[in-house]
Amino acid sequence: MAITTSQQAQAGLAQARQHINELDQQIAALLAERFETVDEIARLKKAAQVPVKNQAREAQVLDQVADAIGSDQLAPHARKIFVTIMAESRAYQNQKINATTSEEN
Ligand SMILES: C=C(O[C@@H]1C=C(C(=O)O)C=C[C@H]1O)C(=O)O
Repeated sequence: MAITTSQQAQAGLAQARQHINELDQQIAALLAERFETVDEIARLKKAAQVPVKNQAREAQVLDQVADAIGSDQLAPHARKIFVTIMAESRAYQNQKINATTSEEN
């Protein structure tokens, strides 16, 4: 195995962080798209008078994500991230629903 000098390690670190920056841009764009879709769901739930929280659906999302990550080691980390994403999704929906309700009154 080749020896990695401190200088090579520093260069590798900078390059890996650049890659992380690019991935974070993509993740942020996908999160924005997810929140846009959640906004539409909030509108439909309000019209259908359906509660924001759906435990069965959240369990399904977590199972799908754990499956999609394709690694038993990464699955629990992905699950935790999506627990937070869905908590924020509910907070966003409640904010939207309350805002539209107070606008109507
Ligand atoms: C978006 C929804 O509302 C809530 C948030 C979810 C999500 O962010 O994936 C899933 C279930 C609900 O608790 C939904 O019902 O689909």
